[in-house]
Amino acid sequence: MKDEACEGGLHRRACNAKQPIVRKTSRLESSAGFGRVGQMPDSKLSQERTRVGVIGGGAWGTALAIHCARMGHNTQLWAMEPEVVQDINGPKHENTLFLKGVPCPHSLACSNDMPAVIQHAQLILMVVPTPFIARTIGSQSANFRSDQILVSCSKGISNETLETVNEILERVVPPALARRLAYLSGPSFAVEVAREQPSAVTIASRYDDIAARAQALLSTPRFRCYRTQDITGVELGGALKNVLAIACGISDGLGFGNNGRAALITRGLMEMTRLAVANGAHPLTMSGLAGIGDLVLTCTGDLSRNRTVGMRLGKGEKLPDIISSMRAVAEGVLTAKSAWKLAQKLNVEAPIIEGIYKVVHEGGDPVQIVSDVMSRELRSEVDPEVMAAARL
Ligand SMILES: NC(=O)c1ccc[n+]([C@@H]2O[C@H](COP(=O)([O-])OP(=O)(O)OC[C@H]3O[C@@H](n4cnc5c(N)ncnc54)[C@H](O)[C@@H]3O)[C@@H](O)[C@H]2O)c1
Ligand SMILES: O=P(O)(O)OC[C@H](O)CO
Repeated sequence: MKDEACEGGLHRRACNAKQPIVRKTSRLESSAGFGRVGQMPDSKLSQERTRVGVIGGGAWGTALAIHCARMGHNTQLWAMEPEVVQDINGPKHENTLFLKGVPCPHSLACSNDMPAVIQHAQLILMVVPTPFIARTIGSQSANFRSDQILVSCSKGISNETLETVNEILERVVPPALARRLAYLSGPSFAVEVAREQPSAVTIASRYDDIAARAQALLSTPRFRCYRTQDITGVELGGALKNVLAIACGISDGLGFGNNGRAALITRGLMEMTRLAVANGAHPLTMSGLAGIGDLVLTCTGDLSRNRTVGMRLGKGEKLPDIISSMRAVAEGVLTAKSAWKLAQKLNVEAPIIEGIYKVVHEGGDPVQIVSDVMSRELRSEVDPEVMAAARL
């Protein structure tokens, strides 16, 4: 296989050894001891099982692959790193690089043969960090079929084009697949989903039948999926909350306290809503799982990588040192730049996002920025634009 994702030279080792897909007998047992999902006697959820391909072997891709394999879907996971493939297919059945401590079902097969994983699947979950999506998915056009559904589970906005993930995918997938795209977002730390702790997410698609199909195939009594047609709201909610999680982390790192965090979450939500509404989203989506749900989780949860980056910045560490110490991707770092550019392009007031952009990308002093944001001209709490959109 010629792996386009390797061409930038970022992970050359990944191009070397292609490993065969090995599928073992499904065990279907729960890792958290909640019992066998999909077999609850009173469940109103679909029992239909299909072939799933997960593209991206980071924490979230692995957690979703574990979830799908545990449901009984015939699941294959594409990982770029050969060590992830070896780890998951090996005796420990664990992704120690990105999701340490959570064993995978033995039925989950991992491979670095992306065309094979895509061709295997009826349902494809795309879980590649935003900066790599266009190149990774764009290189696979010949391997997609028009009967597949592709669900993006990534959260971000391109630095170069300011496209949300749906806009990137609509541009790079074959036209027949563009009609069959959906977007999964909401409060969902990978490790909690992998451990079968209860979570709820939302799935957006322009076409309700596509969202409903993905919803039916992915829902369990421990992982409840809602659906919506507001793709813009879901995509911007998921991307922008990462920037605000960095803000809350900085505030906590500086020791600013609970009042400050609550103010950041609330006024941050207003900035998310303004930007989303200016892009055509419904403001109520920001009151949902992909809006306030994920915002609260990421701004307060210690498991958040974005909040952790903020905490470390607030404690005085330098961004390059923080990034180089992390294997995981904190999407909010790059999204801070995209979000601020987008706000300027749409002429939307976004002082917190601007402040985070300045701290993260221009070395701004967070204490000074807090003071600047708090000293702006006094104003009413809700914008007329948001009020008008809420009445529609
Ligand atoms: N981790 C979570 O709890 C979580 C939950 C919901 C959504 N997400 C989103 O899912 C997406 C993926 O995050 P993650 O947590 O699974 O990843 P991760 O941060 O755990 O791992 C990094 C991933 O990036 C991949 N990568 C690095 N360089 C690459 C390249 N050149 N080409 C292709 N892939 C490359 C790695 O292979 C790995 O899969 C992100 O958009 C993230 O915001 C994460
Ligand atoms: O760890 P984070 O900050 O990337 O957040 C992970 C998920 O997006 C939470 O829903």
